[in-house]
Order: sequence, then structure tokens, then C-alpha cells
Amino acid sequence: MDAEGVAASPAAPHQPPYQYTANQGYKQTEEVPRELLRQQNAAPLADEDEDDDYLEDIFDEDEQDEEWAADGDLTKNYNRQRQQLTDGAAIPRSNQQKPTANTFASVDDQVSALSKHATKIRLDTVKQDGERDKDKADRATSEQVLDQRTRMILLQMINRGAVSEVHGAISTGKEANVYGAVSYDEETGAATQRAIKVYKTAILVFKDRERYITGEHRFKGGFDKGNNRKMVKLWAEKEYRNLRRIYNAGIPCPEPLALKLHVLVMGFLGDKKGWAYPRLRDANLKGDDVDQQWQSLYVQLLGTMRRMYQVCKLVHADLSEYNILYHDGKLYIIDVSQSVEPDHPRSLEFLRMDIKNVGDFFRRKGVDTLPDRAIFNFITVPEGPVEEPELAEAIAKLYETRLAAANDEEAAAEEVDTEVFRNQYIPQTLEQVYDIEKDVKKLGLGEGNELVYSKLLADQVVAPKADGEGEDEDEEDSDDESGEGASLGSDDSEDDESRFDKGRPRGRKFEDKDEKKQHKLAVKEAKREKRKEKMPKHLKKKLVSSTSRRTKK
Ligand SMILES: Nc1ncnc2c1ncn2[C@@H]1O[C@H](COP(=O)(O)OP(=O)(O)OP(=O)(O)O)[C@@H](O)[C@H]1O
Ligand SMILES: [Mg+2]
Repeated sequence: MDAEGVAASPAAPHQPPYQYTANQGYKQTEEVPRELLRQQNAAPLADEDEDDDYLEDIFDEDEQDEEWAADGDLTKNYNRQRQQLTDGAAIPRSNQQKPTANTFASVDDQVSALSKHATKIRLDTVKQDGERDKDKADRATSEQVLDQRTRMILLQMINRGAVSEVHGAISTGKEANVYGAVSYDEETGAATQRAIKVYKTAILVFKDRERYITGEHRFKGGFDKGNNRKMVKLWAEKEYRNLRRIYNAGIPCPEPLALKLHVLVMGFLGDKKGWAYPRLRDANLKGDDVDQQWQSLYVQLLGTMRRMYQVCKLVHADLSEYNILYHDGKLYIIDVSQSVEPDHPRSLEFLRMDIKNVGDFFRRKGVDTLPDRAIFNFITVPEGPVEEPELAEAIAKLYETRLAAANDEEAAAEEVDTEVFRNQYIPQTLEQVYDIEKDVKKLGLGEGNELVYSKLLADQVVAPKADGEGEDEDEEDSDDESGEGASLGSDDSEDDESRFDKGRPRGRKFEDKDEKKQHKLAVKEAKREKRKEKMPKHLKKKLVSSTSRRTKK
């Protein structure tokens, strides 16, 4: 293991450390801090293609307002960066029409100006539990070599004040690395820990993720599996927005703080010294009522799942003891990039899988768990509480009804039922119902409860967000006419009329086909008209920067 991140020589702020050659990309010159040089020599970076725009999109100011999402004061951040950059080098203002010739110069200058922060990326400061995984700690060091794009984004984040220093990896995985970071208060100097999740752009595992995206209306028009970089950016964006929903609903999770391309800054779940909370899997409960603690954690989690479904309109879709952190009796939900909305064609399947994983884990901990089907209904039925302590009370009732009926025979029947449930096909739309006539007959006979999708039928279908709800999470897209929650790829959303379908009673499937087509056409036309009136980006930007922008909520 070589000594990464030994103090680098200070960067020379006036010299661009890179030279741009057309069609060859960026070549480093001697002015590069030693640290950066070592990074470049360290390993072949699979991700590093030599596109002309390899770094350009990072500095693309036109896109910045959209790509840079921060909960802090954007204007302040923006001005601070402008200020800091112009301190170091004369930077041509490039936010007018983006003259191509100038952009390259500007990128060089900006890279140069940012390199003065190079020493604040100190990946040698790895904070990992030695007991937990020694190999992993070693891997952390060898795997945390950053590609230039990521490095630039991190420097930019430092420059903008999103974080003050980036430290070593807390976790290195197949799809993402999570780094520790610190933010120092400008006035008091007080340190706050942060976590930065960096999605890997050169990965094959993402292919598997297609199933979470296919059918996801939020990815319509924005998903291009041929382009890893774009895809990973979408993925990070999805995690950011999902986190925001979950955080705003008051569910314990990392606070989403800033996002740029494939790099996400969030609140740190851990102590003041930078030690992360353990995963639920590794939680070491103490005391003489450990069984009781596991039981109440189980109940807590079921409540959280229902809240996520009913309030955030999300199914986690990768929920397990690995994606939950534990601290002091509280469960924190993490890793939500793959979470889907209830109208995703496979959301119920994912929910069932989540329920199974959770149940399996808690059973291993000795918890008397509820049957999967009962939980599935508890989570999906629209009526009922979505807040504590009512949620826990509702679960207690589920236990009571079960106990009242409990005898050996019924317990056995319950087990069979759970097996059946786990293997049952869950139709998500009426078109997917195998034998609709049979099911309708069942309904007529008052046996609708036997249908696995019984809680989701017409009048009970999960309602979409009421108007005005969820606004808080979409401030920066305030011109997005849909007002939709976590939309992605907002520029290419013309084909995204599915969002209008969202949450309509499934009965709409019965609508006359032509009528439906007409409706779609009308919606499309209306959107086209609306776009015509849309202000060009550069004008909007100018206007925005001349007026004071949104303030922190
Ligand atoms: N906000 C946070 N605060 C503290 N630790 C975190 C935070 N986010 C993630 N971690 C740590 O990083 C680990 C990986 O995070 P996460 O589950 O989000 O990544 P991942 O998508 O599973 O990555 P991969 O699949 O590549 O392993 C977590 O198990 C947790 O230990
Ligand atoms: Mg994970």
C-alpha cells in the first residue's frame, strides 16, 4: 500500500495544471501538485475517457443551477465561488452564450483555481472500524483513487463551501464509495461531519439496475444506458431526491445536502469524531432487555416502511439489515437510489422482497414476526395512521388479532399462507390480472380480500400527492410545470405524460382506448405549447442572478 495523500506541494494558482489539446483531452503539466500527479500515475482509471468534454460538464455554468443542488443559499455559494475563483485568476464570464473557444480556457483556469484546495482532499485519513473488516480497510486505500472528474467535483464542492475537507473512505463498494468529510463553520470553526457518496462511473453492476428504472416514469426520456456517466448521474440524482422525500417526511436518514453529477453530499450518520453508526446487521444491542429491543426495532421499521410508502410514495426496494444504520434505539434508512414509486410496475414485488428480507433478519434475532401478507397489507392500505405512536399501536393490534386466533393449526396455516404469498404473482395493473373475470366474481362474492392486491383496488388505490404537497422537495425546478415529486431528466420530459396517469384510479384502464389516446395527445400538445413560452435558459439565469434567490427554508 503506498502512502496516498502525503502533504502535497501547494498548487500554483496562476498556472493551469493541465493543457488542453483538441482531440487529446487534458495533459498535465509540471505545475500539478504532487498529490494529483501521483493520482494520475497510480492506476489506470477505467472511467477516464478522453472525451473533449471530460471535465467540461463539471464547469458548465449553464447547467450549474440545475446540476448543483444544495440546501444552502445558492446565491451565496455561487458568489463565493465566483469570488474565490477570480481571486486566483482572471476568469472570463462564461455564463452568457457559452462561446466554445472560451469554455476551454475557462475550464483550464477553473481547474487551476481549484487546485489550490488540493491538500484538503486527504484520503489517507481512513475512518474504518478495524474489527469490522481489515481487508476492507486495505481495499479502501487502494480503491479510493479518484478519477479526475470526481476530484474536480470534490474540489469544487470545497470551493463552494459544501464541505471543507474530504477524508478517507467509510465504505467502498461495487457501485459507490462513501467518504467522510468535514465542514468547518466559517465563524466558529466548529466541525461538522459529512458523508459524500461517489457513484462509480465505470461499472457493470449498474446494468442490473435496469429493472428498477424500466417502467419508472421518473426515468422516462432521461435514461440512456449506453452512457455510463449520464446514467450514474441520474442514479445519484435519484438518491438525492428520494432522500429528500424521506428526510422531509421526518424519517431518520441522512440529510441530503448537495449534489453534483455523480457526487452526493449528505449528513453524516455517526459520532462527532467521524465514526459511522453501525449497520443494523452489526448493531450490538446492550442491556438485559435485548429481546425487547429487537422487537421494538422491528415494530419501528414496519412503521417506517408504511410511512415511506404512504407519505413519501416510495418502496425502498433494497431494504435489509445492510441498508439500515442503527444508533441508540433508532433506525436510519440509507441507500435509496433504487427506491421506486408505487406506480412502478414492479414496486409491489420489490415491497414484498423488502418485507421478506426484514422478516428474515428479525426472525434470526428471535423476534416473533408478523406474516408477510399482514405486513404487506399494513403498509399498502391507504386508511390508517402514518405517524407514531399510532403506527406502533396499529401493529400491536395486528399482533392481538393474531394472538386471539392463534393455535397450532392456524399457525401452520399462516406459514403456508406466507409461502403462497411470497410466490404469488402480484398484478400491478388490471392488464396484468390473469383472469379478470374470476377475480371480479370473487369480488362479487365478497371474497375480494383474498386477492393479493385487494388493498389496492380502485377506490383504495394509492393516491398521488395532493396538489401542493411535495413542493418542498422541488424548489429548484419551480418552473417544472408538472410539479411532480422526484422527476428526473426534466429537460426531456415531453414523453413523460405517464406522470399524468400516476395515481389515477386503475379504473382508468377501462377507459376507451381512443379516449385515452386523445387525452395523451392533448396533454402532449399542451406541454408543447407551454415549452414555447419557456424562457431560454441563459435569460432565466441572468434574471435569476439579478434578483435575490430562494432562501434557506
Ligand atoms: N450518511 C452516512 N453516514 C455515515 N455512513 C454512511 C452514510 N451513508 C453511507 N454510509 C456508510 O457507507 C456504506 C455504504 O453506503 P450505501 O449503502 O449507501 O452504498 P451502496 O450503494 O450500498 O454501495 P455499494 O452497493 O457499492 O456497496 C453504508 O453501509 C454505511 O456504512
Ligand atoms: Mg448499501
